[in-house]
Amino acid sequence: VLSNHGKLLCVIMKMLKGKRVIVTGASSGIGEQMAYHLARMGSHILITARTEVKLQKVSTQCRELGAASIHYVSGSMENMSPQSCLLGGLDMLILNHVGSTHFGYFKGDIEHPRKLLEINVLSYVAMTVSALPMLKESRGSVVAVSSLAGKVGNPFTVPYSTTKFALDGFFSSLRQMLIVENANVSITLCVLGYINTGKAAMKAVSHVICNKPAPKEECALEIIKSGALRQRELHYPYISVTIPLILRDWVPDFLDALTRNIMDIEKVERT
Ligand SMILES: NC(=O)C1=CN([C@@H]2O[C@H](COP(=O)(O)OP(=O)(O)OC[C@H]3O[C@@H](n4cnc5c(N)ncnc54)[C@H](OP(=O)(O)O)[C@@H]3O)[C@@H](O)[C@H]2O)C=CC1
Ligand SMILES: C[C@]12CC(=O)[C@H]3[C@@H](CCC4=CC(=O)CC[C@@]43C)[C@@H]1CC[C@@H]2C(=O)CO
Repeated sequence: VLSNHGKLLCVIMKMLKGKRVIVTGASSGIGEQMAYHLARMGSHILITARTEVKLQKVSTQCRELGAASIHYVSGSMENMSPQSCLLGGLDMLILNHVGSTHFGYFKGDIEHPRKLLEINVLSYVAMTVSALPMLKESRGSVVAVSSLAGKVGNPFTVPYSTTKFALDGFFSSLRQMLIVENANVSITLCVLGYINTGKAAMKAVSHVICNKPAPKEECALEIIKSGALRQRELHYPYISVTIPLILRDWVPDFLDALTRNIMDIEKVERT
């Protein structure tokens, strides 16, 4: 007898079987896990990243897991032509890639935020603009992966938070524009807490972060579910993301307490 969770998963699998899905930033981390879940669901998948050898490995694994088809486009997003990713038709666009960032005090280097805006924001805008005609035709979905740091200021990810806040501005406004246009394309903003991707970026900060990171596999499945169910936002892990968002506007000095609660700030290098 299937649990309610199991029944929902069956419904999601049927919704995504045969659907055409793009996942950016899928050579590792959360994006790689999303590709594997979509493969198990029998989707037609296109994945992007810079490292071709990693994309080839992920593609092989997706084929073995049952993808209806799997293609990849390798290249850096800040200068990739979106058209190269858009084959015949699209049902879901999952924008997940992220430029590497420094976790620590922002020293005023303008070039880093400038480059990060290109990778984390403008390429999301360009991909969305190019995909919209196909998504309007298929009544599809856009899923943009953000962070708690894109809703609540984080003292050690200033340039990164700047880009993630920008995603909220763009996709929240685009969602309202599509509603006014009666265009049946859903926009889901995924607000993620700390996720265990096992990457160097995570390891570099694990000694500073007090809370336990959530599993990337479950995170990836929740992102896909939220897109398939056309949710406006996903908060994952639910408690550690939703509580700060509620308290942020109601409790004075909450942000300072949050920073000190989830991070051991004395351990953040000041150099
Ligand atoms: N991990 C966490 O704790 C959290 C993650 N998130 C968000 O989740 C998403 C995935 O993060 P995560 O899995 O941890 O990240 P990873 O660093 O594990 O993966 C990032 C992906 O993006 C690709 N990428 C990096 N730079 C570029 C570029 N310039 N052009 C194209 N592709 C690029 C990488 O592949 P390659 O290097 O081969 O190009 C890789 O596939 C991001 O949007 C991140 O902001 C949000 C909150 C918390
Ligand atoms: C920046 C990065 C991804 C994040 O958003 C987290 C950050 C570590 C501290 C955090 C704790 C949270 O509860 C919210 C998320 C976040 C700000 C991560 C360090 C490296 C991660 C990265 O570069 C993207 O993978």
